[in-house]
Amino acid sequence: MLKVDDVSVSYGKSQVVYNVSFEIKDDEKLILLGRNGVGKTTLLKSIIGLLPAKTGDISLNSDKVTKLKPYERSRKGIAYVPQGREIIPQLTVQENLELGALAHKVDYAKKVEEIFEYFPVLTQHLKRKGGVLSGGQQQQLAIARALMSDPKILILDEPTEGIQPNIVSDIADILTRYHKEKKVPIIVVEQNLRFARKLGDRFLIMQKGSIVAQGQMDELTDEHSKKYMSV
Ligand SMILES: Nc1ncnc2c1ncn2[C@@H]1O[C@H](COP(=O)(O)OP(=O)(O)OP(=O)(O)O)[C@@H](O)[C@H]1O
Repeated sequence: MLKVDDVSVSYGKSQVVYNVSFEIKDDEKLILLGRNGVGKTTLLKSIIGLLPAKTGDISLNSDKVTKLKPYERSRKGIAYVPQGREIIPQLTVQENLELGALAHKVDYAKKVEEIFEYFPVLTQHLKRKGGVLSGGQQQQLAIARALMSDPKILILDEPTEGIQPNIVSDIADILTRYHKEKKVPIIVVEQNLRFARKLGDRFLIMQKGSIVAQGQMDELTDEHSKKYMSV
């Protein structure tokens, strides 16, 4: 379980996240919604330690991580797939996967076989450079790399951005299966409502740095999307 308690985040004097609190249990997939610029990525970055929380606390399974550095939170089991994927394009698919396991207590050979069961497409491209894969394949590689660390929670920032619909649907299926089999909670920032509805159990909506609505995924109405999500 991840608990975010009263977290505020600023860039210098400019505050972007205001006193956000929420919990996610191990059997949940949570979707974070909201218009561009409301602070979703900033909130995620404070959870993984790339930005300091000005107030509040973040804990993973009752273990406070608020003061830990990003690599320390990663070792504790917080895995992050950033917006824009950020695989290493000059490295091969295999090398990217090896990097994912680096500095984590996992048996690479065993783990990679397990990960290939979720991402079979990667097995055909192991020796190719990451940068030559299609956008959808790169996103699958980015997620696979994050999962190589055997995380306790997986956090993704707009995983469907710029990806064709059939791959988007595959990614929702893969994440759903992984979550069910590994009991790993998932937090996703997402604009694609179809994907959000397919994957999510619960939603949070942010506006101007605060959480303004939340509920079970089937409680997300057109009213919510008109009020808080359409441009
Ligand atoms: N490095 C930074 N320095 C100063 N301000 C920033 C920085 N990064 C983001 N911001 C500002 O913080 C606010 C929230 O940005 P953030 O990226 O968290 O929003 P978001 O909800 O994730 O939007 P998007 O969906 O466009 O990614 C915006 O006003 C943005 O301009």
